[in-house]
Amino acid sequence: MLELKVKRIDIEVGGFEIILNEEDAKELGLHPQDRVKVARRGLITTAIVNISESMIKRGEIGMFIEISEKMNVKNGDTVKIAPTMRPMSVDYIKKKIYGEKLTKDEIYEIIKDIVDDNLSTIELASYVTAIQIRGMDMDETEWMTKAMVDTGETIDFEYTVFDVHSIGGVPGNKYAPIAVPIAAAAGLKIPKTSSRAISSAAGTADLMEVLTNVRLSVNDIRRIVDEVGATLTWGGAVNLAPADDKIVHVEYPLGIDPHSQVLASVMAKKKAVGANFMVLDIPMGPETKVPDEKTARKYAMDFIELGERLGITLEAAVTYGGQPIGRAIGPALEAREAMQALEGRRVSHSLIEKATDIAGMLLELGNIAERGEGKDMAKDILKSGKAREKFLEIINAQGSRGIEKSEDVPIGKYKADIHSPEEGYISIVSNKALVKIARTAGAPKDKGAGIILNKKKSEKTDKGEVLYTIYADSKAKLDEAVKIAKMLKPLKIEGMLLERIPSYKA
Ligand SMILES: O=P(O)(O)OC[C@H]1O[C@H](OP(=O)(O)O)[C@H](O)[C@@H]1O
Ligand SMILES: O=c1cc[nH]c(=O)[nH]1
Repeated sequence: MLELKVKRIDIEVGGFEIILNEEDAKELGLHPQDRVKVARRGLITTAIVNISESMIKRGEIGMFIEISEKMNVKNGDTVKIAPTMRPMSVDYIKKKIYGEKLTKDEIYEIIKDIVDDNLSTIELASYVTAIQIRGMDMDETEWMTKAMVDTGETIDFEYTVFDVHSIGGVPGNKYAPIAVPIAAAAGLKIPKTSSRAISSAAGTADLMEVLTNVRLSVNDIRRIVDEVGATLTWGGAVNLAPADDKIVHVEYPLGIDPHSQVLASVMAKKKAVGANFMVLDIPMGPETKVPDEKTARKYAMDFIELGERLGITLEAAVTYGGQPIGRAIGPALEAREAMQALEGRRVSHSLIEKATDIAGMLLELGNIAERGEGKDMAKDILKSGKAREKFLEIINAQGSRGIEKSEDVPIGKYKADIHSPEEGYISIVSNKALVKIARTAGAPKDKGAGIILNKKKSEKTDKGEVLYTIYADSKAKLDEAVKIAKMLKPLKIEGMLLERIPSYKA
């Protein structure tokens, strides 16, 4: 064991990493990417080694933000380090890379090492990539889901619990802040947790964070569901299926979401809150995770089967995802649009129809509405203002940010309009290009960043009319987003010249 003095490094690296002076590293026989145990006052964490000749002096240890926070150290504190072995789960990840089926114990070991932060970002990314390419069968998926639940806390409610989740993949998918309060206003209990953005520019947790505190404890979730009927929180803040957020963390930069990981991620969150019944949204269409009906059916049947294995009755809703839901993309803009819908303002048809379809299915599952009558009941609850009231109760119970109406939502202070180069009808709206532009503008981390679509598919535009507006919290990111927008042209107009390719001579 070597005792070293802490030098905090104010950089987030997305995992537990340290820097050693090369002489200290040599003394312990360590090389870059090796692993050490770092110990201080009974707290022991595994970290990945980086080596420096001059940045870190002999006797010092450079500690990046994540490990500094976990070990609760400040500059000058001392920690002890010792080399440690690579965990067995790295071999199991390799087994999946070679296309072999994993056992229940091997999967449990991988998930446990993810939760205990024993895997480096490279190993974790390899795991996600291996499942994306090799896939998992239903047994492996069930074991993975159960391992994700068993390595965290769970909540037992004394009543029947309902839940709803989307596999995501379509921009602007703000159905949850509308559907959940509708169902809760009708008396259903919904402890909804969400992930942050994976492939989109705003996950439900990102947009809810604009309006309220989404970092609740298990006890807070239990109390708020008891008192007001529902929560809309971030799963990563609470120890419910804690592996999920760590996996999402590497999926986000890769922009990938493997089929069996989607199943396990969604269902582990539902099982951890003790859901008995749930509705699953499967957005389908070009440039989503589900390009066609065949894939949608496969998702639906796999989710229903996994639900059965876990004791959750699940109904799937295949919804249209070929262009954004509503007109807003990005955390604050989506939060504002969801509130506008709850306030009964005129918002896009696609948003109201989707949210009330899903809420209606929940009402039918809960026997509050007769089969086939749920959607009308959901629309009535929305129109009556009861869903808005319920939503305000939820966000105030979670922790008010002083936002009571849509006008209060702070959006990006820099904006740029993108104009139509000609007259015509919008023939293509590219989900992927819009997400890329919104992410370049800063979403989801910069909450005010995103896009408002002035035009959607089949709508007419005049030459020079605003097609969409890009918002950002910083001028530099706005300029970058405008550059990308001009290159990607996310909205195509019928008859528009798509690209001009010059001859070699030009
Ligand atoms: O679209 P992308 O970013 O891939 O998917 C991530 C989103 O999908 C799920 O939706 P919800 O919580 O049911 O709304 C997740 O919780 C997250 O909000
Ligand atoms: O919660 C979710 C939604 C989509 N994909 C995931 O991996 N998790």
